Amino acid sequence: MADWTDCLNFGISIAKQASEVGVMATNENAVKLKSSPADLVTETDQRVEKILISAIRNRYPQHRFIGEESVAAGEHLELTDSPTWIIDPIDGTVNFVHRFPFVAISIAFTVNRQTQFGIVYSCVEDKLFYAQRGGGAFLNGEPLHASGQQGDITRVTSHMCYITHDIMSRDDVALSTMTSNIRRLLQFPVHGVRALGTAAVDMCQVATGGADAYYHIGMHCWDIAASAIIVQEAGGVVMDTDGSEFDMMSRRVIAASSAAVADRIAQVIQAFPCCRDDEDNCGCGATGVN
Ligand SMILES: O=P(O)(O)O[C@H]1[C@H](O)[C@@H](O)[C@@H](O)[C@@H](O)[C@@H]1O
Ligand SMILES: [Mg+2]
Ligand SMILES: [Mg+2]
Repeated sequence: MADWTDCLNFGISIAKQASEVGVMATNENAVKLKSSPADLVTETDQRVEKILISAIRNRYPQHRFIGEESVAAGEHLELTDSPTWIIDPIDGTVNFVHRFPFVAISIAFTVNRQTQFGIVYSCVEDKLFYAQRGGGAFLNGEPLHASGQQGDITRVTSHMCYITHDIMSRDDVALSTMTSNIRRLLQFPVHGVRALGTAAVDMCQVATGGADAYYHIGMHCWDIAASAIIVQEAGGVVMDTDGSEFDMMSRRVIAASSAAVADRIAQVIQAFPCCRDDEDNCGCGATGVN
């Protein structure tokens, strides 16, 4: 079996170097909107992605890329069997613009469409989450473990602290679906609901055991591809919101401490329609989540 450790170590080193650009950036007046008033991009997002991709391409010229801002600029999104780097240069751009201190660089690496490693570097906190397939998950070098296999699901869900995400779309269908999902989960009842505003770091909280579950509808592959393997390698479970196998292109995910918790959440949350990441012109613009 091929060993991608050199790629992992290189990915970690360039994530840390590139984060200097983001943390030092000051010119955030150049903020543009993408798919909704909450979906922002800055010149720093674009600069960090260019730095990451050129460094990787220089070392691994045969590798392919799926970068959030390259796709936003019109590059075709296609996941093939080739070694592929899936990059979110700044996950939490709204936080970045508002100086809310949770901003991450997220890098996943796939071969034959299977994720080999994931890196989430929470720049302001200086927290490096990473995992390699079959090698466990780590935070700043310390092993990570999800909150464990739970027995009585009713006890768990009433004691669960789960983490969700900000609602990116401002479309009525998406808003009413997401708010009723949160209401149903609160009625379990759970201990609490949290959202840090970066999908990657939010999802990594399940790997640390700090949250028992996370779900998201409408995000993109680059938001969660890295944190998905980090949760799995920490002993957690990742699946689609309908309970089926996780598919990073579906734009739906549940991450949880155990299959019992994930299944319980899948029973109560509903999805709103949104295009798959790898689907061209699916025409579901009605939900405002494109
Ligand atoms: O800041 P981004 O890279 O745009 O990621 C967003 C994501 O697009 C959105 O769906 C939410 O998950 C946010 O928490 C992310 O930061
Ligand atoms: Mg993102
Ligand atoms: Mg981003």
